Amino acid sequence: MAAEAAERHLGLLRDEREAELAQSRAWQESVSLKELQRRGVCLLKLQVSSQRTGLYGRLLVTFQPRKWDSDTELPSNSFGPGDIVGLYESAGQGDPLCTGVVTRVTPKAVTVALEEPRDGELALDHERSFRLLKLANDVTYNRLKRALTALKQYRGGPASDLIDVLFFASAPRAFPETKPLEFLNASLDESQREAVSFSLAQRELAIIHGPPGTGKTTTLVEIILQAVQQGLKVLCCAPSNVAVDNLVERLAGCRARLLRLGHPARLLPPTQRHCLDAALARGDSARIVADIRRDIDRAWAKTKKAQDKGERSHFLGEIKILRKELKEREEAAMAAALSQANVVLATNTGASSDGPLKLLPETHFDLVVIDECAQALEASCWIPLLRAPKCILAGDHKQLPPTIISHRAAAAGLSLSLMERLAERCGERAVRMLTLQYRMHRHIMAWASSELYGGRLRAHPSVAQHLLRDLPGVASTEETSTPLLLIDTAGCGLFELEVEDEQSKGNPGEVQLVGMHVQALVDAGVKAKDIAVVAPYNLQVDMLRQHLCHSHPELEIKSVDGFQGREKEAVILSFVRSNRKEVGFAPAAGHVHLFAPVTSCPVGPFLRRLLDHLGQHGLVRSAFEYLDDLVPQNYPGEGRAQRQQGPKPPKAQPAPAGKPKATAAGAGSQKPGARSSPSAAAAGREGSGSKERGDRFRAMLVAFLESSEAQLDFPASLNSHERMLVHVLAEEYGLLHLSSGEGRDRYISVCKRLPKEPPSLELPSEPLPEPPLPSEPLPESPRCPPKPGESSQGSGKVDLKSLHLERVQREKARREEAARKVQEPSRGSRKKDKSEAKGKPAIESVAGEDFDALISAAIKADRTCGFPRCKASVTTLGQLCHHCQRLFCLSHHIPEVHGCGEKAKAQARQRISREGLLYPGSGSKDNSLDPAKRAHLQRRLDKKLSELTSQRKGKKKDKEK
Ligand SMILES: Nc1ncnc2c1ncn2[C@@H]1O[C@H](COP(=O)(O)OP(=O)(O)OP(=O)(O)O)[C@@H](O)[C@H]1O
Ligand SMILES: [Zn+2]
Ligand SMILES: [Zn+2]
Repeated sequence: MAAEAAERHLGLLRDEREAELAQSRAWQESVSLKELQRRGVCLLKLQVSSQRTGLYGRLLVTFQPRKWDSDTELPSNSFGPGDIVGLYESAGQGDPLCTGVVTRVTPKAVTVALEEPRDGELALDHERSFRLLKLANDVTYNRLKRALTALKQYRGGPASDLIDVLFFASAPRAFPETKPLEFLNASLDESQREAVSFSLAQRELAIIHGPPGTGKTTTLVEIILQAVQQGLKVLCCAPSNVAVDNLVERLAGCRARLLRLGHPARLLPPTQRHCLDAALARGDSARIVADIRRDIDRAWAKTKKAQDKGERSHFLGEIKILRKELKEREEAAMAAALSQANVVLATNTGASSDGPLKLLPETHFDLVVIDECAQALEASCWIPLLRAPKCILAGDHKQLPPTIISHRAAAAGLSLSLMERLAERCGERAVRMLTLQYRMHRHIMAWASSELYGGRLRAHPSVAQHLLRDLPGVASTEETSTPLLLIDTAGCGLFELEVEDEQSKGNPGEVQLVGMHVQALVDAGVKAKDIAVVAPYNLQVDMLRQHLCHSHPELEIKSVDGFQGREKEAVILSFVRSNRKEVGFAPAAGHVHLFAPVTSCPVGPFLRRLLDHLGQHGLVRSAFEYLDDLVPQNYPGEGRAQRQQGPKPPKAQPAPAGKPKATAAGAGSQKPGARSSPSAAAAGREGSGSKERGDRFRAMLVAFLESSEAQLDFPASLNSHERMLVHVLAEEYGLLHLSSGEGRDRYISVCKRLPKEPPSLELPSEPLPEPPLPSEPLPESPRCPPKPGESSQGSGKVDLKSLHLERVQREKARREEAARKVQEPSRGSRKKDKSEAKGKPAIESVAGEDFDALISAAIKADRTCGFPRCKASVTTLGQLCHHCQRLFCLSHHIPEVHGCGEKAKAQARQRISREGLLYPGSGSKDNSLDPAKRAHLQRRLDKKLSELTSQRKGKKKDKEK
């Protein structure tokens, strides 16, 4: 049974391995080094910052970005301890100079234990420039293979009974009788106590199913300490270093002797003293070992100064002997340290028998504990499992399973974790679930509970109602008064920076918005260290870091993979697009704020249900509200500021008649003041309630357009979802839409652009009146970086102003276009004419009628995609092209697709040369933007934002006075 399964698993692993190798080959052949760096698997332009002899006498070399000052950080990368890397000279091609194992990664440096190079010497002087490339990791694969082979051949060792249970050859059993426990942690809840007692009473297998924040780690700590008290030797593993470290930290304060295997250099100071190196340093042989290392370093130095080959090989021989001695001494010391420990902690693969554990006898351990088991390959679990008669598996198999490259292998079962496989089959006989959670607000939890945990989760009273504003020193604002907030970035002209693949997507506009949101939270008193920003793409993570790390050094900015959700009060998700599946981890946090273009992008079913839930229990806000905040302050002649200072245009009297506010309130399905609970996923799509509401708002806007009124105010009683609908619809109709007032008094006004614009709004044909920079030659391509000396103050204002003006201009151009069509109905060969032929509402038919009717006819025509022969509706999901001013469906909105590619490129080029930044909405596709240049552009964007924020702050303070 076990043998068959092991054999089958070996086959799947082989598939996976081949897929992995094929992928890395394909990458190396077809992908530029810069792109590899963007994907996080390559680090370019490094220099050696230090080197020394470390454990096992290996050469430990630390690399930092070239020309680093203390602030230079490595680009976002996926390097981690244990990774196999190749070291290359920056200019070099072909084979690496040597290979090595990563031992430590900090934001600013990466340390590699280099294998002895073939020629026995490596000239790593500080002047040379290197790159590191992650190589397909043979070590892990070989360890997995070895474990499965051992499982296949397993006969009569300590794990025999356990293997039978794990392959269902026998049922899990309990020990006949156990004394009632005295809990060391008195505050354990009911489900935690049950899990502890049950786990200790089981003979071979116990599974603890711990949804996020239910105290899984707390429970494991109790189990481990109880086991130690019973005199058991425990091997404690997890698939990732992060998870192992977490356990070490939690166990560190307790009375168990811990020993952490793995790479000491990367451990945090509080856990460092538990690592093997520290244990060795405390041991008797420490001084001897240190002495041998000194000898080795000295011999190395001599080798370098050696005059001839003979002399050099003499010293190399000496080094070899010294290393052998070092290894023997260290092994003896390690064996002693290992057997004295009560709890040995390692990653699953770190528990391999080719590592330090080979120094222990086969029957040394009584219990194996595997945390985060649902994220581990089953094969990796077998590495520790073969070492003990009993295991306790903990994790949450409702979260994302381990990542598999080979679809075939995944489908054939490689992505099925051991925990999931067992939990389904064993049920109550082996599984205990923790059901009280201590981290999420009940509204977030309710969604997660019904979505994933059969409705079994409950929220502990201490967190059930907890909002950010309840934290000490945090003010009550809209942002701090809701557990769930969605900022819909659709339709704001925030376009992605598109690069070749999935891992590297970014949206500079969204980065700005996230920055403002973080600032708003911090302004309200939330500490930056209590906030995490998470994005699914490396590029977005990089851009967020560059943008935010200086203003908020304590803010945690992570990719989805690296994120644990642990102990953060608020998590901000910057989705860039909305079809990602990764929201699964979102409930790990107390408060979740999402940025995603939900009304313009396809939404995955998982996110869709979260959005539905949001509609009921959260707050939905359009990113337009942020733009509104920005524009008036940076362009005082426009928008809200203008209306406040200048004479107010007459208020609208929209049909059906009534007071403007009352009428607008009647448009919602709710009584004024009542906060409705619309389906948020329906933010302009499904869900009849919301569609009705949308239709009513639409009717109001059409009526308003047909009326002679200049402004329509919506009441403050609209809920956030309704407000968003209004923003989106107003945008669609080319109306100016602004939010005014604070908090609950916030309301939206919609303004028309009458044919006679105020002079300040007239746009010159060259949109921006910024004087050209005389010293700067016109760049040829959009990739050209701006000159560093260029004033960012000016461009900061200009940029936002143009964003705003663009909206105005768009509407104007659209009207002109419509008017032109009416006046020249017979001039053929335009695209619109084609569309007319296939039955779109004919604008021509209204020729001669008044101007307002014309507008509404044009609007009707605008409701289908502007692409020839496409009949898709664009009423709620359309995207406006800034070049031809037409609405397109989602498959045709990209300028390149419907024929505006050249214009888009030209405009982007112009903008970039003028403003030195990749403008959101330029729609340009740039596949080879150099990261350094990108960084430079981003830094400029940063400066702008910090100016804006300080202006904002200034405003606020002014108001408060
Ligand atoms: N019985 C309890 N009484 C009070 N607080 C508790 C209890 N159990 C857990 N907590 C608190 O809940 C939070 C989560 O606990 P813990 O880290 O053990 O959970 P977890 O399930 O391992 O979390 P993760 O989601 O990171 O896996 C911690 O802040 C912890 O202090
Ligand atoms: Zn176009
Ligand atoms: Zn279309």
